[in-house]
Amino acid sequence: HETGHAGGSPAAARTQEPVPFYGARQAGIATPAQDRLAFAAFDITATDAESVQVMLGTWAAAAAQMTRGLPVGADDRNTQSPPVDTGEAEGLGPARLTVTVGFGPTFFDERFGLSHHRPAALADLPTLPGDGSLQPERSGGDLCVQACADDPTVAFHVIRNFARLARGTAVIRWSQLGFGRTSSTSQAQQTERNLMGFKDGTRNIKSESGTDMADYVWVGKETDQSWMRDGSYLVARRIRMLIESWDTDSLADQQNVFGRFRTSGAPLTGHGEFDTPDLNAKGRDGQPVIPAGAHIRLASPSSNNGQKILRRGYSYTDGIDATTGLLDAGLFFLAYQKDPRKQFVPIQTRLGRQDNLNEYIRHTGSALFAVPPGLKGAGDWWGKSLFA
Ligand SMILES: C=CC1=C(C)c2cc3[nH]c(cc4nc(cc5[nH]c(cc1n2)c(C)c5CCC(=O)O)C(CCC(=O)O)=C4C)c(C)c3C=C
Ligand SMILES: [Fe+2]
Repeated sequence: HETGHAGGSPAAARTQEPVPFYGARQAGIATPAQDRLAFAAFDITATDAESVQVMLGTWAAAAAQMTRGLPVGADDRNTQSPPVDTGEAEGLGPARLTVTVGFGPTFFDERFGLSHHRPAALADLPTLPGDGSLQPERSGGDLCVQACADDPTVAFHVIRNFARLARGTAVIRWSQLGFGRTSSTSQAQQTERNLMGFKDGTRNIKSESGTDMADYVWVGKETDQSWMRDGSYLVARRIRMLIESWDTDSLADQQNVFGRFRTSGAPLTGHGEFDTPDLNAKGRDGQPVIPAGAHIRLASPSSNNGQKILRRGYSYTDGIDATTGLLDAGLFFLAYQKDPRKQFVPIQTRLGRQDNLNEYIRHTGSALFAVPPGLKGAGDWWGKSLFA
């Protein structure tokens, strides 16, 4: 029945069927983007591989429960010890929860004997143009957990319980809450707007396109690490928008930043949202209608060797910047791809150099993760074969 519905009311969220947790690929990538995000990067504090294995196994069992709308562990009646589940998500249902886990480059350093399993595509992201505002305390991490759901409490419940179950083995390095998915990832979803007021996700990869998913998102037989087959690579960037400054910019200027009309989302060379942008069109003044520095020109596949990425980002707001009183809000950019060296890195290099948008944004956090394939069933966990 119902597949691409964006959720909305809590009542709707409660009646949604669970998104299957087990499968060939992890849910939360091709899954039509849910309304809410709770994301965390963890650092492993344990020094032995066994503790890591136990934690990942515990997380997997907990995720299987939570994605079905069930509490973590048995609901025991022992009033003398803390409850097994923290309880805040009880009664909210599955809310289309997905839990997606990945490994950062540092997971494969000397600590756990896994360095020979590190995929070449998990090379540290190089310093890119526009990286000057990146904050180390909002970047990197040994592991990541992306919890997406149509209910914010259901998503946060995962991060809270994973942190609890990790005690003594791993700690949260940084975390991010997101709302208002900025990228539709299914044809059944309508395009939402980002905090700059523009429709975001129009030309995103849609999961119904099996060829795009195979060509640009899922790791295939080209990998040097066969355990990554059917996985993907996730780039996370916390991108602050200089909202107050943006809000004083003229509409014409804003439209030239993206190369699209704000209201309809159509390219400046078209009328409908899904019209194909004509990057060659010239105005009567001889200038390109979609400006040389327009975001959609520089990000388009035709400017990037035909490359595409699956965007799955969310808006965020973290109150105000204490020193300036300005809003700390923007886009928590998440993008899945087959190989960041061929996709995110060249695209962001071009954007970082020339994008008209750069005047209004600052990249403040960055991380890269190898997202392994899905789990087979109870008793399986992320990367289990690596420790064999
Ligand atoms: C490196 C990749 C990208 C970053 C970083 C990025 C930041 C960013 N984008 C917007 C808003 C929009 N992006 C749009 C299109 C678009 N963006 C990227 C890549 C990055 N964006 C791609 C690959 C594309 C698609 C290009 C194409 O195929 O034509 C759009 C237009 C609508 C759409 O197609 O989604 C908007 C709007 C913001 C606000 C932002 C950082 C804060
Ligand atoms: Fe973009």
